[in-house]
Amino acid sequence: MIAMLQRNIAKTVIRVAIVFHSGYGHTARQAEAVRRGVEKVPDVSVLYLTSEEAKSRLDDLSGADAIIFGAPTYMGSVSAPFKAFMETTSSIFVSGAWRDKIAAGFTNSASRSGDKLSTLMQLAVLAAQLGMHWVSLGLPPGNNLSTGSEADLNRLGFFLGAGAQSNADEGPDVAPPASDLSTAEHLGERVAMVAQQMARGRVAA
Ligand SMILES: Cc1cc2nc3c(=O)[nH]c(=O)nc-3n(C[C@H](O)[C@H](O)[C@H](O)COP(=O)(O)O)c2cc1C
Repeated sequence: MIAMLQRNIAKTVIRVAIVFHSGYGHTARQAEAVRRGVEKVPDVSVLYLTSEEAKSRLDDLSGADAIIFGAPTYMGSVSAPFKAFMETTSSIFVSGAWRDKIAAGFTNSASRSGDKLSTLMQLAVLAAQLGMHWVSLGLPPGNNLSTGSEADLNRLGFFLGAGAQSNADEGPDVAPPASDLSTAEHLGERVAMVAQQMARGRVAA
């Protein structure tokens, strides 16, 4: 019996979805980094969707263990196309289909602050309205010591999710910088691990 349980726990494959919008490609770089982080964890499959695609894939998303939301910050808020996706989830609000899934979020904008926290808060509130469990970034703030630098992980000092900053005059080929992409990668890995722990706990319970 215990051996069978251990086999089932070991076999549990976790599904992690990433739903994001990117108008000009910068947030897409961040989303790709989140994906790389998720893929570092064994026995995990990834569903990678733009917010436009996700609007017609709500059933597929209902099969995920975790959903990581990402949007650029436009006018201190999630971008309008991502908000359109958010509003399609009102049917999920009614059905409760995403209740107890893991959730997390990321955002990118031109300024170091740029009011990105407002976007992360919107993503966390979306998750809460859908009854999901929000996973924080789980990194100490970087670049806040005299010995710190822009190369630090979490150089922008967010806690709620992953932040990235892309200079307004640089294309997605060079922005956001490597430190922000590593921060995003960390978030993806953390979410996949938490989702795995949660799923294995359910099998064992
Ligand atoms: C309509 C619009 C509004 C923006 N508002 C903000 C903002 O509030 N804060 C900020 O720091 N950058 C702002 N930006 C800059 C973008 O966040 C930045 O260029 C980002 O890298 C774009 O990501 P994307 O290429 O994934 O669309 C704005 C850009 C646009 C087009």
